[in-house]
Amino acid sequence: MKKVGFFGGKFLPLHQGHVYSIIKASTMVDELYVVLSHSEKRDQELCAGSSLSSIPCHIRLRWLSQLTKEMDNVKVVEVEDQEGNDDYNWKEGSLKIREAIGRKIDVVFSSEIEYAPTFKELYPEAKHILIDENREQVPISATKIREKGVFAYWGYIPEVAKPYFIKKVVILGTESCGKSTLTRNLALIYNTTYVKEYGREYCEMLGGCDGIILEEDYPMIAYGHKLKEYEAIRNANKIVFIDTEAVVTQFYSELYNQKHQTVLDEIAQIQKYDLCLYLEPDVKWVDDGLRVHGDKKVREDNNHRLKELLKENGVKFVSIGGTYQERLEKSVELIGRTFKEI
Ligand SMILES: NC(=O)c1ccc[n+]([C@@H]2O[C@H](COP(=O)([O-])OP(=O)(O)OC[C@H]3O[C@@H](n4cnc5c(N)ncnc54)[C@H](O)[C@@H]3O)[C@@H](O)[C@H]2O)c1
Repeated sequence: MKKVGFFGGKFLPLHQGHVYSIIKASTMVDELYVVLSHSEKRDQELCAGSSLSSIPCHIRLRWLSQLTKEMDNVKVVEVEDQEGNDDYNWKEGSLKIREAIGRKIDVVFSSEIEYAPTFKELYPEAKHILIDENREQVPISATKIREKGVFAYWGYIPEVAKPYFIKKVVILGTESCGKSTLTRNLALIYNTTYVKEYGREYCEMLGGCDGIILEEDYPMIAYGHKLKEYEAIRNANKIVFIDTEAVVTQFYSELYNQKHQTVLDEIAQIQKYDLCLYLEPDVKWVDDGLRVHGDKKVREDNNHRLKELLKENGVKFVSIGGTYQERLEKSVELIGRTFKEI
């Protein structure tokens, strides 16, 4: 007979202590069920007034699934209830857990000795096995993380969960306003990753842009850019810097091909950034071989149209002008003010 066990929790948020317990438990039974217990009300209560906003259950489920995807004897299930933190009904919870597992339960894992009497009553047929009761292996708790925020305990946040918390800063603007340099410099200052403007790489690959770029190139630029963002976010250290996004791609589609594309609007609608820095074109225009809009009036018109497009898409941005030095200082100051916890 196969030995079946489960490890339950709220995973609000998932941390390395949970990871250790899940892995250890998986070596002690033939089949391990990781049970995510969630309740909108309880999760909101636990996070209220803390440094962590409540995390949707599907995100926590995604982390657990990703974490255990190569553990053949581990299955992730979820059970929902409507209770708050103080009136959680363990008995009803156990019935739901039994139903979700659908097998005889031989072992209940946890790291809490206080759960022993409850588990004895609810799962009389099962053994309660404690894993790292004193939290010596991984000295952390979800309560501590909620108190001080994930960035205070970044080393305890599993790689599968980190992307959810990464702060995304996008740098916007028209040609030759210092975006790529500022993006790279900020990434170096904050010791993290960044995303180059993929549209630029794409045009370099074409050998130019004006007159040869096709309508169908733009969605590829926008998707290609998103894939690069995804990569950079996966490898980022708390914050990531991104040079341009889908609204800027729309702007170029209008500029070079006189075409407003619905697909780019749709991409713009699903992207979410935590801070948008807009660089004004008040630094010298530099001809880099790809740029064609250096005339003062054209620069002003383009700047006006890009801002209009951003507003049409509901993008809120902070405008930054002045010398290169002032742009860097203002950006660093804004980032510090916006993300105090980093
Ligand atoms: N009704 C039931 O029968 C039943 C059974 C088990 C769990 N649950 C649900 O799960 C919750 C219990 O878990 P929790 O509130 O402790 O959730 P949690 O997400 O904080 O922790 C989940 C588990 O990880 C263990 N853990 C935490 N930090 C650890 C560390 N540093 N090292 C090793 N292990 C660590 C905890 O002891 C717990 O067993 C309950 O509130 C309930 O919602 C219900």
